[in-house]
Order: sequence, then structure tokens, then C-alpha cells
Amino acid sequence: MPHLGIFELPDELLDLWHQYRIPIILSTFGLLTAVRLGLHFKYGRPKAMVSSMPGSPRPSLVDGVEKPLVDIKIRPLESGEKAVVYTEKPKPVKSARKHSPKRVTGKKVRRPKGTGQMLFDPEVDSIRPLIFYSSLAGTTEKAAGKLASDINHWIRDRQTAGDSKLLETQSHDLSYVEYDDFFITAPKDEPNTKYFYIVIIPSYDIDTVLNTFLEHLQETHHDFRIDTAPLSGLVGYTVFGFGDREGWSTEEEGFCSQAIEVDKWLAKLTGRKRAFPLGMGDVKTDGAERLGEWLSGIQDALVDIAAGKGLGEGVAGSGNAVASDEEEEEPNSKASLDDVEDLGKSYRGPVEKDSEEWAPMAIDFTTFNKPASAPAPAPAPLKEMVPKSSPTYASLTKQGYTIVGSHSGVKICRWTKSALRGRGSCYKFTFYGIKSHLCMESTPSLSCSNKCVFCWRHGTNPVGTTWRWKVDPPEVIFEGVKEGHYKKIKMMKGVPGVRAERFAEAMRIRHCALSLVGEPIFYPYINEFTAMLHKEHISSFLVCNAQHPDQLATLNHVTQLYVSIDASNKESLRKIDRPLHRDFWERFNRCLDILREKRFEQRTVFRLTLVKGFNIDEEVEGYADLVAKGLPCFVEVKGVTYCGTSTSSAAGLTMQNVPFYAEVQAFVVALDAALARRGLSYGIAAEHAHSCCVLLASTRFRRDGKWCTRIDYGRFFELLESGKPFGPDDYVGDETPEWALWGNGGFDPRDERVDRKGKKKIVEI
Ligand SMILES: Cc1cc2nc3c(=O)[nH]c(=O)nc-3n(C[C@H](O)[C@H](O)[C@H](O)COP(=O)(O)O)c2cc1C
Ligand code: SF4
Repeated sequence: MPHLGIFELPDELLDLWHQYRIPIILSTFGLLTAVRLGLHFKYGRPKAMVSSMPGSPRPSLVDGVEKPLVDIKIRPLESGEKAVVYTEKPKPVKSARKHSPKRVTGKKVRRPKGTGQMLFDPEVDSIRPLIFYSSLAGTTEKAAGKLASDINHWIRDRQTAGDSKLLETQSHDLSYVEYDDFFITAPKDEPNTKYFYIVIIPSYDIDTVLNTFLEHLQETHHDFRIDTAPLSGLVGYTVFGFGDREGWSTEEEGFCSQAIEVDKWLAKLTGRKRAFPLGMGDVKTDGAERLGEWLSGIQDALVDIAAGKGLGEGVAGSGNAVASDEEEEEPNSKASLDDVEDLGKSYRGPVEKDSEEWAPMAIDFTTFNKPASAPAPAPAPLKEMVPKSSPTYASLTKQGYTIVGSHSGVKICRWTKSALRGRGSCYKFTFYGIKSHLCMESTPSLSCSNKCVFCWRHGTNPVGTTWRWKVDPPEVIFEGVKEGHYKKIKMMKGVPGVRAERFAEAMRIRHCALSLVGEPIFYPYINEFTAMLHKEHISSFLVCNAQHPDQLATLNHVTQLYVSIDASNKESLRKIDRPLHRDFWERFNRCLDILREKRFEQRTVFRLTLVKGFNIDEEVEGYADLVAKGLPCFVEVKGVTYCGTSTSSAAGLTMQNVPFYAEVQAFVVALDAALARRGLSYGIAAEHAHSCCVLLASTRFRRDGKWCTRIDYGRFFELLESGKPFGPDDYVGDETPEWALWGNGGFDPRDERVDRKGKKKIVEI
């Protein structure tokens, strides 16, 4: 037997070990792991440090002051030695609450009235008055301009006399201003400058930009994320309203209703900083006088604020309760907001909002303070767009429109009268073969979403971004517009010069120009309406303003589809069309994309209306880019018509803005060249010098080297009735007559030329 050392194993055991060592190792490892896991589940994870000794004190910003998370005290012991005692402080509340949803309860701690912080420091600060105005027909815009000039004169006089606290005013049109820049918090653009808001607006009981503005104020007030008085950084505000007592004699009947509303919301948003009471003036009687009084009030208020006296105590306008009763919170509507603010307070404690400790908290709104199953309010009955009793109705009928139902109109145009007398048709005859005396001009929507500077509607048009009115059925409109049109034609019977054969022909409408005023595709049943026209073989030319892409995308076949291209870039379009839609440029571009997609389905036209000083200079390249984007079949270029209304003059439009025909021609030549440079196949096809209008056409409409811009109307109806897909190339008409071609003037030699002395530049749009 071999000798075994103390740690030596017998050979048998070693053999056994070599034979079974792997299963033995594996089972031992498995056993140990099972024991470890068992201990873990029974006692939890063993702590890395079980001693109660605290770690190093860490700084914290509780209450905005650096404090340790433990208290450290030195305590003398009986032995005479000293001991260090650590006491752990509770963790800051923040980390416990930050991430957990909270059910909100409690009451808002109300700010005492009349104590809105007066942030103005007369030692270092200056005041800049900001004038905000809105205007549809121009009265308020003009008044706001005069007000700015009066205040600035007065301020300059004061500056000369040594008072440098007041800075000159800046004016903003509420149609274009970014509300978020001015009506969520007070501006902070200039250092050591505080702002005073002067708001001057008309009131309209139709849909206008003022509704959007009021909605913004209201939403800001109700937005739980925003402080209740987010505009309290202003040093004051005041509002003036223009109204018309003839139509709205009392406040109950709506006199200056929107100014009253704006004043109310601003009182809430500023924490009751009304510096001078709401002024109201009747535009037809005492408007100027009331405005003068209000101006004196503003001046007094500015002097007081600049002198550090604030808004005054205990008098109307001071923000005192006496003046502000009507602005008390509505009992229910703000309940939730109050509680949320209360929550903010309890959570934030003394920590300032902008300190590092402030953090938003998740709030479970699903369980919070639901109104106890309040019955849903009954929907308000829909209004008529143009009620018979409204000033719009009176104004439009005065301008010669026949109002059909509550939102449609028809008007006999001057070219129809001219054609009846054999004095020539409009450019539509020259380019497309439409005889003006067979043409009816109408619209199923008098409302649109622009306020174009050259609009014929004299500022009385209803405007809106969405259809909010009672809808008339298409049959009613169709019958109504035909009746209105025939009635007006019949009235021409006795007019000297009317040709009998043309009069007889005119009693059968062959064409409908849906381009009168307003936006035809705004009407929810536009497809049904055009189907009725087509059923009676009345062709349709529909003009839209490139603001309603969704409606454009779903539009059925029309004989010719126009999009107004009033400018070549965003800024210029904003200035000239004054659109209500804030995303007007995006809408415009989407419409161009849709037109491009539809170019083999619809006969598409870009209509450019040139306004000198607005949209001609240096815009040729921009227009060429738009043509490249939309690839229309045709581009019609026209000079604007000067209509001499207050709207146009308030927009700065005069006869000087009407281009001469030679200028229109020069523009068209430049545009043609710009299109060629882009490799686009267009050419100048025809002209109608009489109405300052030139036609560029895609070479798709050139056959055997000749322009064929006219339409085969019979073929159009055949194709439509076949129910099969078709496009503009399928109903191209005869070649454009010689007299209509570019360079030949475009006047039908069979008609009699009448010299309209002194009005040569007046054209239709
Ligand atoms: C369609 C329309 C609706 C109007 N609605 C009201 C109204 O509800 N209350 C009022 O006081 N004045 C109303 N007016 C009168 C205008 O507020 C008044 O003419 C004002 O001066 C127009 O200002 P603007 O020219 O700056 O647009 C209305 C006028 C029109 C044409
Ligand atoms: S789109 Fe037509 S109707 Fe509307 S404002 Fe412009 S010109 Fe007038």
C-alpha cells in the first residue's frame, strides 16, 4: 500500500473524483445558488452598509438655501469628551411628489383685489404704449393710425420738456400679430421697458378675426398651465370700441359687444389693470368725440404711471373691487383652475417658480372634480350668414347683388350688359369663347376667409375660417340665382342699344362664373350645385382663393378650375390677401400641390391679379416658381380694378396701384422668359387689352403650331355624362381666333368699339 501523506487521497477516491468531478461541481454550484436565492427572497437584498452611520452631509436647495440633509451637532459628554451627533433629516418633499399623479383638492388662495403688482420702477423703467387694432372696413385702422400719431406727438413734446419716461408707441394689427408674443405674457423685448396696452377695435356680429382673438384671450385665461393673471407684467391697459348705433342701438342689442368682451378678458388677464375705462363710440355720430376723451384719459394714466403713482386707488379703473365686480370669477368655470393653482402653491411651497426646485407635477385629471353630470347645453341655433335685416344685406343689394337664400348671391356683370348691346364681351370670350350675355356670375358663399385689399365687397363681406351658418339646399340656390339673373336681364329690355337677338339668346344661361365674391368651395354642397349646372348644360368656371385645400381636393369636375394667386411669397400674400387663416401659406401651397395632381383631370388656371406696389416688383421669379409647382394649364394675368372704396383706400390702394396695360404686358413677357428658363413649356397665347388681361398657356394647348385655348363645351358635357374619366386635353376647342392672339389686342371685330374715356385702366377681377 503506498504511503499516504496527510492530504493525500486514496487512489480509488482519486479515480472516483476524476470520473465524477464535473457532475459533482455542477450539482454543488446549483445547490449553493438555490440556497442563495432562498435567503434573498426571505430577507431581501443585504445592505452594503448596515451601520447607522450617516454618509457625508450633502447640500440641498430646500427653501432655496443650501442646507445639509443631516443635522450635525457637537454634544459634550459627562467624561468631558465631545461627541459628534448626526440626526437624519426627512427627505425633501419634492422627490416624493414629483412623479406621482395627484388628485387635486383645495381652494385657491385669492390675491387681494387692487393689489396687482405695480412693477414699474420710475427710477429705471420707461413705458412703451403698444396699440393693437383690428379693422375690416378701415374706420378703426384709420382711427388707430391717428391715435398713434397724436400720442407720439404728445410723447415727443414731453420728451423735449425733459420727461424721458414715455417711449413712442408701436402699432400692431390684430389680424397679423402673433397672439403668443403679446397675449400670454407681457413682452420683455426691451430692457427696463414696461408696456401699456391700448386696444382699439370695431365689433362685428359675424365671424371675423376678432372672434379668434377673443377665443385666444378666453383660452389663455382658462389654461391651467398659465398663471391666472399672466399679463400682470403690463403697467396698464385700456380698450376702445367702434360700433354702429343704427344697427345695434344699445349694448343689449350688441353695440360694441366685442370691445366690451375684450375689456373684460384683459381685466382678468392683467389682474385688473384697467388704466382707463372702456371707451365706446358710434362710428356715425360721436365716434371721434368719444375717442378724443379717451385719448385724454390715456394721457393722464400714462403720466401717473410714469410718475410712479400706479393706476390710482379706489377709483374706477384702478383695479379696485368697485370697478371690477363684473370680472369676478364665474363660480363654476374656474373651479378646476383654482384648485390646480392651489396645488401648485402647496407643492411649490416657498420655492420660486424659476428656482431649480420648481418642477411640473403629473396631475391625474381623469379623477379630478368632474362636474356633477351637468346636462349638455342645447346647441345654439345656427345663424344666417347674411340675414335680410343685416347691414351686409343692405350694402350688398345696394351694390347690385341679388341675395339668394341666406348666403348666395348673383349679379349681372358689366360685360353682360356690354355684350347685350353688341359692345364686346369680356376676356372669357376672347380666350375661351364664352359670350358674356350668356354668362351668369354668382356664388353659393358670400363669405370667404380673406380680406383682399382689392375686394369689391367694400368691407361688408362676412368672413370666416369655417362654415358656421345655416346651409341652404343647392336646389334653392340654383333656382334662386337663375331667377335673379333672368330678372336683371329682363330689366335690360328697354335699355337703348340692346340687340334683340342677343336679348333672346340671353334668356338661356350657358355659362356660370362662380367667381363673384366670396369662396364658392366654402359651400358644403358645392359638388351638388355644379352638378345641377352641368345637368342643364351650363358650363362652370370656379375660382377659389387657395385657402381650402380639403374642399379643393374633393371638388368634382368643373369646366375650368381657377386658383387666385395674389402674390408670389408669404409676406406679400399676407399683405395683399390679409388672410384669416394663420396657416394661410401652408394652405396656399397645399392647394398648389392639389392643382398639380389634378392637372390631367381638371382644366386648371392660375389667376394673377397685379397690384402695383404690392405684388409686381421683383416677384416674377417667385411667380415662375409657383407655376413650376402647380403646373397649371393656363396662367391669366390681369391688372387690378380700382373700386375706390374705403376698404381699398384704408389698405393704401389708390389709382396709382392700377398698372397700365403696358406694365402688365412687360410683366407677362418677363414671366414667360422666367418659365422658359425653368424649362417649362408655356407661351403667351392671347390677350384682351380692353380688360388689361393676358393669357399664358401650356403648350399642351397648342395643336399644329396654333394656340387652341377655346373650349369644346358640347364635348365637355358628353364626357361628363359618359361617366368615364377624362381630362382637359379631351375637350380642347377650336383654335384661338386671329384677333385674340397675343399682339392683336383681343377685341372681336364684329363688335362695336366704345371709347370709355378716362376709365381705360378700370378692369374686372
Ligand atoms: C356685418 C357687420 C356687422 C356689424 N356688427 C356690429 C355689432 O354687432 N355691433 C356694433 O356695435 N357694430 C357692428 N357693426 C358696425 C361696425 O362695428 C362699425 O361699422 C365699425 O366702425 C366698423 O369698423 P371698421 O371699419 O374698422 O371695420 C357691424 C358692421 C357690419 C358691416
Ligand atoms: S377671395 Fe375674392 S371674394 Fe374673397 S376677399 Fe379676395 S377678392 Fe374678395
